Amino acid sequence: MLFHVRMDVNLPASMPEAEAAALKATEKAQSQALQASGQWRHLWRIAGQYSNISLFDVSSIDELHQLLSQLPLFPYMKIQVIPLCRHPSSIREDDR
Ligand SMILES: O=C(O)CC1=CCC(=O)O1
Repeated sequence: MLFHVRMDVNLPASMPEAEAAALKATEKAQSQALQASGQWRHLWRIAGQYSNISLFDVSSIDELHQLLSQLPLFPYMKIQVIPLCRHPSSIREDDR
């Protein structure tokens, strides 16, 4: 199942820089492991914003929730999820 996910990150201004840097480093490692596994298929920065657009390929909405809620930045993100299904005119075999 494919899901389009938008994540808007909002770290509190009061968070010490070292704590923020550690959270970002752990988030990066976790996201790269999920990208390598194929569950996090694409990751793009939204230009000019501390936000990303991602494409997840998971077997259920529960798996997606589990995965997103375990991200280190989860407590500091607003997350929007759009479920995707195959478009009948798509020529891409992996669009499902
Ligand atoms: O920087 C972001 O958009 C949040 C994030 C998701 C994966 C990652 O490494 O950072």
